[in-house]
Amino acid sequence: MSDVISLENLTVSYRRHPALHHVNGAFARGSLTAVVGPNGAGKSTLLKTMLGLVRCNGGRVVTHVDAHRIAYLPQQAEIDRSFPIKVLDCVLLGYWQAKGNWGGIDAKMAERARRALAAVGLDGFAGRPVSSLSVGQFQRVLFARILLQDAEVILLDEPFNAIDARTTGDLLRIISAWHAERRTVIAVLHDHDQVRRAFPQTLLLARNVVAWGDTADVMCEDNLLRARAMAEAVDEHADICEVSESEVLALSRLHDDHAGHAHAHPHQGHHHGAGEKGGLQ
Ligand SMILES: Nc1ncnc2c1ncn2[C@@H]1O[C@H](COP(=O)(O)OP(=O)(O)OP(=O)(O)O)[C@@H](O)[C@H]1O
Repeated sequence: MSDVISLENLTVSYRRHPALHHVNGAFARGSLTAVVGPNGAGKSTLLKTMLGLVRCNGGRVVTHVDAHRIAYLPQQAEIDRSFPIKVLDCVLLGYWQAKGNWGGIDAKMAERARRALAAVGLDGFAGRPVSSLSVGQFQRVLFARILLQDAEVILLDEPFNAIDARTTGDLLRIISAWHAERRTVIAVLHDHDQVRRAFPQTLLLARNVVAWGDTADVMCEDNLLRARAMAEAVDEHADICEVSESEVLALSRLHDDHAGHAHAHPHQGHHHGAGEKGGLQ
């Protein structure tokens, strides 16, 4: 199976504090991967770096897909929805990324947007202002928008945060359908049971890759304990490539066990790396 996004020795820092540290590995085309790890493990940073929204300090991201074929769902907390926009127009923004302009929305596109709304259970919501929606309804709108984007790669940052069980179930079915259509889906998640049930692949992060591979292998108690220990060992004042003694200990234990989980590959494709800034600002 070919890779769609590769991470090569990726290091990302905020004000010289590393959030991702020498991360290596690749997402296979058509894979369905959960990204898990403790708070502050670098999960959101990883998605933003893959999009080119955050700059790499070392290494690079290589994407074998056009930037406009990557859809991104940020955490709801990062979205301002006080903007006076109707549900249908919000869904139609899905075309904007694909088509690159605001013009040319025809009746066929509007009809597709209405069908996408129906598919996420929001028939009849087209004319509602987005500010009037519940958190769960708004998340359905954002999924409808992705449906319209026809993306090859879909990045979801905590899509079920503060979402009830019924809505989560509906949205998980949409994710499964994307997977069945051979799209690549990468989702940051915190619910380990949900990851075990619905995500075949898992990347366990704690600034470094703790484990990456089949979910059943990655989500074992031992790895989860290591991730927690590594997160607790992080020295918030460490400089870009400095590793604290406790991290060295945790890393040396990891090294032998997980060399085989992440797989870096030679490749061709677009990349953004240290010293560059991606185009999706
Ligand atoms: N814009 C920023 N400026 C400075 N530091 C940041 C910024 N964004 C993230 N960080 C820091 O980088 C580290 C990783 O943050 P990130 O949001 O990627 O973690 P996460 O794994 O997604 O966490 P959570 O599970 O809590 O959402 C944290 O220590 C965080 O405080």
